[in-house]
Amino acid sequence: MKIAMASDHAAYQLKEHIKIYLQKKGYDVVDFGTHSEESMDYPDTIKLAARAVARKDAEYGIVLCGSGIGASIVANKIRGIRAALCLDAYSAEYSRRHNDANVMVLGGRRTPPDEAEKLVDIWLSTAFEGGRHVRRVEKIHQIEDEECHD
Ligand SMILES: O=C(CO)[C@H](O)[C@H](O)[C@H](O)COP(=O)(O)O
Repeated sequence: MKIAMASDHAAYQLKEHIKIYLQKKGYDVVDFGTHSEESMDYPDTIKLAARAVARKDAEYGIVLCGSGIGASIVANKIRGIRAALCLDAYSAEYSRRHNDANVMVLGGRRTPPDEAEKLVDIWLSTAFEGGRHVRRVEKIHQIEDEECHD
């Protein structure tokens, strides 16, 4: 399975940690940067990973910034993306079960590496429930079309 990753400087260390963690588990990780702790602007890298998921070049994305908030905002600007900030196990599980999230967001200044590993494991191993949630996810993406025509 291919996973697109991106972060800013604030979450560079956690991105690297999770990247290696996933590679050891056999995932094919495509890293859209950043590649150091030098200060940079999170929209520049997060949009690249989110677009890779939207194009279906990667099945899922995992993107990170310091709080996880900016990365969430950026990823959710990309058509077709359902990005979820996962600060706890419940968010990790239900963003997959009910929202069919295709991008996971982590906060490099919020979640320590060992906890992030657990959240990633939950997120990647939880399936979308479907059923009534399909209709709701479809309505999310109808909004993208409505916005284009307003
Ligand atoms: O958390 C973030 C955006 O929501 C980013 O990681 C920024 O790093 C954060 O805004 C802090 O910026 P700084 O330049 O590292 O002080």
